[in-house]
Parts: sequence; structure tokens; C-alpha cells
Amino acid sequence: MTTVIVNGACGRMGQAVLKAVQEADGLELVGAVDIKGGADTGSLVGLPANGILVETDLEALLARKKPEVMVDFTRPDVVFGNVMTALAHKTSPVVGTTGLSDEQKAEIAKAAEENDTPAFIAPNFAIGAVLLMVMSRQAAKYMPDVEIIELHHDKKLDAPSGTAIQTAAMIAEVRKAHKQGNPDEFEKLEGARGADYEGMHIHSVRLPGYVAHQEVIFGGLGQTLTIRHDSMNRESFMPGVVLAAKKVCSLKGLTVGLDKLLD
Ligand SMILES: NC(=O)C1=CN([C@@H]2O[C@H](COP(=O)(O)OP(=O)(O)OC[C@H]3O[C@@H](n4cnc5c(N)ncnc54)[C@H](O)[C@@H]3O)[C@@H](O)[C@H]2O)C=CC1
Ligand SMILES: O=C(O)C1=N[C@H](C(=O)O)C[C@H](O)C1
Repeated sequence: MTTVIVNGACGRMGQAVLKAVQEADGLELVGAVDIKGGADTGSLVGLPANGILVETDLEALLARKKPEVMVDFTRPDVVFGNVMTALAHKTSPVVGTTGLSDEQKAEIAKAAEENDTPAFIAPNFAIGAVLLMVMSRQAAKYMPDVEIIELHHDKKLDAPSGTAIQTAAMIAEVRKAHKQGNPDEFEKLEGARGADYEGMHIHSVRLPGYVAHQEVIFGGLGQTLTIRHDSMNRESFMPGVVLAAKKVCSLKGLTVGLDKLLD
């Protein structure tokens, strides 16, 4: 059994993870943290009460329970501190929270090595989104003019999404940086052409009704190719989270991306 705590347990993703961990063979929920503490981690997610209450002090829980894994779905502004605290206690972080900078990821990689404690980060745990990213990298070899449109619920804090940035980074592995569109184009309203990642444009839509969606549109001579992924609910991320929680302790250092865990 791999012992797991969930950080951000009262949130949209945290609650889905609480349920998935309690239902997964091979994982044992031993604690949970959220700034909104108090709830029973069973009854909070429609399971029988289990007496494991959501706590508010991560460090105290890590010291007391010594869990092997901490799954983190909190906020972009607190995730780095959570991960460093977990590593200092030799607990392996499995991180879904987006917004970590490249510099922060480098520090996490260093701390993982120094504490001999593996860490795992995935900007998206849905298998379909992982396939979209891998297929986009392949398509960009032949159709290097590309724009990304990501669409999310209107409670999302960060833009562009972690998935959109990771998709652009993977495309950039095979695509020479170049400006797209008319060399003389100009914006009549600021932001009309979206964010710029090495000449690729990324557009962020935020509306009630959406969960998590992304289109990658490639343009070529007389043709376009659109690859689209839709997460209809947060259960879509759970097989990936459970897989990472089971595998993280057998990894070395920092691993980024669910594609690295797939056969
Ligand atoms: N990698 C992936 O596949 C996915 C990643 N995400 C990311 O996960 C993160 C969370 O998303 P949601 O669950 O929708 O947000 P949410 O706002 O519903 O949940 C965040 C939870 O964290 C808690 N929290 C805030 N500060 C905290 C702290 N210092 N310590 C402990 N708990 C704290 C909040 O009280 C809240 O319950 C976002 O960054 C989002 O982009 C979301 C879906 C999938
Ligand atoms: O905030 C969300 O909801 C999601 N965030 C992740 C991201 O920023 O890519 C993953 C997924 O898109 C849902």
C-alpha cells in the first residue's frame, strides 16, 4: 500500500482525488489538508465517514503521518512552498496545480535529488490531453504554423492554462521559432492576437459551463488540421492521478508529464 495525503482537499480537484484515492487498490488515504479544514474526508465526497479529518497544517501532518505521497491541487501561488515542504519531509509530491515557473521546477528538481525523494508534475492528468500534446508535436513537424485555443471554467486563476503552455513547449521541440501571420499585422484592441510563445499564439477563453478544453489548429497550403480534447468532468483526470501516485516512488528526481509514465 502507498500512503497518500491530499492537499487542497476541499477544492474541485481535491474532492475528486479524495474519492479516487479511497477507491483505488494499492493506495491508502492517511490524511488531507486544506485552508478550509474540519470536514470528514469520507462524507465530504459521498463515501462513508472514515474519521480522517481535513487539517490545516501541512507540516504537522507530514511530520506525524510520514506519508509516502502528497497529491497537490491547491493554487499557483502556494504550490511551490507545499512541494518544498513535502520534499523536506521525504514525501514525494504528485503535483497537478499549474503555474510553476521553469525556475521553480529547477529548484524542485534540485530538492528532489538532495532529499533522495522523487517528485512528479503533470499540467494535465487526462489521457486524451496527453495524446493531444504528443500528436500536436508530431503534426508540427509538417505543419509548423499553429495556434492554440484553450477554454476553461470561469473560476480558473491562471492563463494561459498549464496544458496550453506545455503543448506549446512540446511543439517548440520540433518547430523553429518564427513569427506567424502578416508581418505588418497590428492589434486594434490590445490582446486580440493572444499570448505569444515563440511566434505561436495562445488564446484563453473563460466561461461558466466549461470544464477544461483545448484546440490546437494547424494551418497549411489550402488546408487546416484541428486536434481537440474535452474534459467533461474532473473524473477524467483521476486514472492519471492514481497512476502517478502509485508510480512516483519508483522514479528518480523530478519527472514532468504523464506521457513519461505511459508504456
Ligand atoms: N494537472 C491537471 O490535470 C489539473 C490541474 N488543475 C489545477 O489544479 C489547481 C486546483 O484547481 P481546482 O481544484 O479547480 O481549484 P479549487 O479552487 O477548487 O481548489 C483549490 C483548493 O485549495 C485550497 N487551498 C488554497 N490555498 C491552500 C493552501 N495554502 N494550503 C492548502 N489548501 C489550499 C482551497 O481552499 C481550495 O479548496 C489549479 O491550479 C488547476 O489549474 C485542475 C484540473 C486538472
Ligand atoms: O484549472 C483547471 O481546471 C485545469 N487546469 C489545468 C491546466 O491549467 O492546464 C489542467 C486542465 O486544463 C484543467
